[in-house]
Amino acid sequence: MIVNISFNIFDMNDTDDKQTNNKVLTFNANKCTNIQLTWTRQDIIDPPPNIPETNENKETDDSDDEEEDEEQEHLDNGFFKPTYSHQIFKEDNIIGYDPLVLNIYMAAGSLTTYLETNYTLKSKNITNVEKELLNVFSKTDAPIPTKDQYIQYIEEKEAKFRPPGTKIHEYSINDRETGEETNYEVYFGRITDPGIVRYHEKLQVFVLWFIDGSSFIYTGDSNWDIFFIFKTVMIDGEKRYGIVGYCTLYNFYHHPSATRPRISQILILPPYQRNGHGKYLLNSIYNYYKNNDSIYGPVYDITVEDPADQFDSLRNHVDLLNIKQSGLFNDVKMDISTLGNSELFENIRKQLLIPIKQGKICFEIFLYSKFIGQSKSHPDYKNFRIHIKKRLYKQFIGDQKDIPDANVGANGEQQQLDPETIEKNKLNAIIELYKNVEEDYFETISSLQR
Ligand SMILES: CC(=O)SCCNC(=O)CCNC(=O)[C@H](O)C(C)(C)COP(=O)(O)OP(=O)(O)OC[C@H]1O[C@@H](n2cnc3c(N)ncnc32)[C@H](O)[C@@H]1OP(=O)(O)O
Repeated sequence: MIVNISFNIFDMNDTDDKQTNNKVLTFNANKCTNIQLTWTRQDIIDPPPNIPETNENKETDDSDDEEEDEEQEHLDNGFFKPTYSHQIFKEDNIIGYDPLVLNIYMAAGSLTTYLETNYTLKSKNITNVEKELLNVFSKTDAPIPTKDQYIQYIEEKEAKFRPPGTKIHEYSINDRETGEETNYEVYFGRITDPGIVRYHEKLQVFVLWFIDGSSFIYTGDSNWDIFFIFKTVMIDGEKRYGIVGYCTLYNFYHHPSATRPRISQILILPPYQRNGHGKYLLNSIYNYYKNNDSIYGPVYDITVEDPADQFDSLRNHVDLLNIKQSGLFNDVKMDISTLGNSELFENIRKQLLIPIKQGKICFEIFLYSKFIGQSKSHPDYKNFRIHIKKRLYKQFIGDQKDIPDANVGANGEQQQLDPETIEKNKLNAIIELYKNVEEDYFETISSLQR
């Protein structure tokens, strides 16, 4: 199968964003980008299914309403769209003449690429789509110049692709939609392995599309480790591999002779999300470092750099499940005083590599499960709420004299607030944050019961 990323520049931004000036139009790159995971020549649908025949069709068909937008985000035939394009195209915009089409094809395993476009650079005022894209694609394995050569590559060479690194785990899961059992393999590699660097150079473009504020890691630094998941399928009697997701970690030194790997980027490609792969990837990482020393010696714990909310949810789910299964929460006192039990959290860190702070979050979630459906006046529940609110206050407000935007009125105007109002605003902010915490904890508890 081939990963086919298709930019359909016919698929313009909302009418408001459209600037019609000598037929120069502004397109939202996220909306006009279609990504498809394909494995064989047959998967390359020409043109991709949602490309309208002409730009006029699209313009008059102003049913590019929300329903259609949603459809665009979940296309058939393995097509999907990026969440972010601003690191490739300024402000997510592609400015171009009508008509413009760009499809990007990447082989599912090797990530060999072909950029297909009818784009013509007629003026320096329009986006040089190909140039912007070439900036973020591999220089070592630059995109193949013609579609025929690309198809030939898929037919003759893709089957020979083997994942880089060392296989450390395999698992099977039933696809949520088809119910079909599929096999997956997890690979590990160090950045000092040239095969890992070369493969990562092709893969890294995905973090720009799917992780907000991400940037390429500096692979000249030897402290990076990478874990990959590959799907395996039999095609024409041969075992074939397709990338599902990956995670980069940086190994920090921890005094006196330990390593502290920090998760930098973790991504499961959209067609595979919410199918348990994130869970398998994170557990493979934990298991690997439990059983293998890293650069500076045994692994102390595994931390995370700037986690996104989605990742926090995954991590809370995985960590709480692991702690429960380890039995370390058996017989603990079910009130917030347990958070002061440093031996408990130290054991969680040692056995499961979960940092102390994260172990405590897991206990908060575990404790919260006791309060679901309880009266708000239950003393333990009340103490729990006070504890979380204090933690949030310290975390988000701390010693700050003011909360962000406290001096900004409802209409954005600057206003002088008296200390009492500022304090009230701070408390309101904490109440809102607390509500989010309860919601997140509830979600984690529910997901563990499914
Ligand atoms: C440090 C960083 O890199 S932060 C950036 C993290 N990466 C991203 O945001 C990129 C886009 N997202 C992704 O790549 C993926 O969705 C990930 C890595 C966040 C999660 O991987 P997935 O394979 O989708 O998660 P998986 O199916 O294993 O989920 C296991 C459990 O984690 C929780 N979870 C995972 N994703 C989410 C989510 N988006 N929202 C809420 N809960 C979630 C759920 O409890 C889920 O169980 P459930 O599906 O039965 O409810």
